[in-house]
Amino acid sequence: MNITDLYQIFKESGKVSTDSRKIEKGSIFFALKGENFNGNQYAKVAIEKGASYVVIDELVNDIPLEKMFKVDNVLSSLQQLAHYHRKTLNIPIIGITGSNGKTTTKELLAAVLNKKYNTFFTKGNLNNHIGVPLSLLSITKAHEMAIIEMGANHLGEIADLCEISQPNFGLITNIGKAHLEGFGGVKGIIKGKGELYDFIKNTNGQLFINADSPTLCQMAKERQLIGITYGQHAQAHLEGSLESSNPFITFIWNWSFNGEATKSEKPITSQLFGSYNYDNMLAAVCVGNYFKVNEQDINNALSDYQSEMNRSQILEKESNTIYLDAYNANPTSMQAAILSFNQLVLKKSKLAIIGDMFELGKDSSDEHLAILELLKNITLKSVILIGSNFYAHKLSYPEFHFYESRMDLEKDKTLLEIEKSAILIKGSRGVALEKLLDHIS
Ligand SMILES: CC(=O)N[C@H]1[C@@H](OP(=O)(O)OP(=O)(O)OC[C@H]2O[C@@H](n3ccc(=O)[nH]c3=O)[C@H](O)[C@@H]2O)O[C@H](CO)[C@@H](O)[C@@H]1O[C@H](C)C(=O)N[C@@H](C)C(=O)N[C@H](CCC(=O)N[C@@H](CCC[C@@H](N)C(=O)O)C(=O)O)C(=O)O
Ligand SMILES: Nc1ncnc2c1ncn2[C@@H]1O[C@H](COP(=O)(O)OP(=O)(O)OP(=O)(O)O)[C@@H](O)[C@H]1O
Ligand SMILES: C[C@@H](N)C(=O)N[C@H](C)C(=O)O
Repeated sequence: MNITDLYQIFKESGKVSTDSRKIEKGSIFFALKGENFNGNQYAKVAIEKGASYVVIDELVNDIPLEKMFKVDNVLSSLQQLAHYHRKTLNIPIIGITGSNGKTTTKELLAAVLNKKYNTFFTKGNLNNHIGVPLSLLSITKAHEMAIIEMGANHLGEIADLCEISQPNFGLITNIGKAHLEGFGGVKGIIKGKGELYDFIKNTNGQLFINADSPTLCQMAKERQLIGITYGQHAQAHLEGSLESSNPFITFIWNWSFNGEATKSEKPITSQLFGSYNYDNMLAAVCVGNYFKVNEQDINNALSDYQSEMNRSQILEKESNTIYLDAYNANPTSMQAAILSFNQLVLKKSKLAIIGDMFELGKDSSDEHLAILELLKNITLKSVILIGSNFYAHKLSYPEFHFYESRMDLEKDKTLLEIEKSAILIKGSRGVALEKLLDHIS
């Protein structure tokens, strides 16, 4: 059987599953191999739980032959099926990548576009070689648009994800120092993320460009790409003007493109803090205007949007206010978060709990040092650092409090003593700093 046959089965079923523990009746089970399990070993259970077919790449006993689809490689079959499905969809697909802000920008775009179109968008963070195919296969004939988030930690990955998902619109949120290890440095990141621009150029697609980012503008220029631009400083098709950001971002905007012009009638008061979220919102306003979502709908979508999953959340505890940004961290987003927090004018005294940044390879020590220097040059009341990467520099910064692990801080009870403060919490996923919330009043 080939991919066309598999697609016929998919058309009947409409659902795929990769986890025998969460089988939906009638779905096609793809037996992926992963770090911990070999999916082929769960094919039989998947059928018993109601999967209509299994796609396997190893011989499996006790499954009726007519329910078995044997392929050379299950993962590439999943990717081919997703590509095949995408080719049948005649809708705009917006591919989003970038070092920071992909998920937030994707969610903001979806909130805006859903006001006018039935828009599919990547769920959560399903943005890699498995997540992107699964996302594409969730797009149905009822969808009028789709937003596909693409993540990468090494070169070539975005090119592959573009080949699979064939976006006709592209947006890179920003270029920053995330996953430095896998990309081998900033040049590698520019090249890797630039694979989306390459794809858009080769397929005559359309780009949305952050005009405030010299790097992104240069990347577009090098490829002779003229996109639709957004920004607050540079002249752009969508121009934002910040009204306040203490802590929530309030702004107005002006759109001028192809002879049409619109502007926000009144300021958008968002529920997001951090200068970086202003960029993310401008991207959403730009895309919304391009697709002719009306002004009020755009503004309502953005004012109603609340972030979740430990990204840019403000939590009022009994005594303290938490600025929780503990979903992930890298030198760029760490610097942006610290500077934004530092700029807030608050009645409460300000304190930062900062965790290690991961996947930085040979740059790790220097990048942790740079953050310590940044913290030294601003005026927070107190700074707590967590993780062995920061701990390695303990002796040079006697003014800060260092803990080798999150558990060490939890045991110390110091957190329980913090009162009436505003606390920024930011660190990489592996440090899971949100777990500290239970220890802060
Ligand atoms: C394959 C899979 O989906 N695994 C998920 C699974 O892991 P688990 O340990 O249970 O299984 P294995 O991977 O070993 O198992 C293989 C398969 O066997 C199935 N199985 C197992 C037991 C059983 O009883 N029955 C079974 O059927 C199993 O379901 C597997 O299919 O669960 C974990 C916990 O939920 C998941 O974390 C794990 O997910 C993996 C990591 C994954 O890649 N998932 C994608 C769907 C995805 O998109 N995940 C995103 C995270 C993406 C990400 O990290 N993006 C990076 C950039 C991209 C880097 C890229 N190069 C990369 O390496 O990923 C970014 O910075 O944004 C997400 O989940 O959020
Ligand atoms: N435009 C931006 N520039 C810099 N940092 C940002 C930007 N947007 C968000 N961030 C920071 O990145 C964190 C994670 O945001 P988000 O999940 O949207 O990014 P992401 O690129 O999807 O991350 P991941 O690759 O891990 O999925 C936020 O909590 C914030 O600290
Ligand atoms: C969570 C994952 N997508 C990511 O961003 N990882 C970095 C290294 C982090 O956890 O900070």
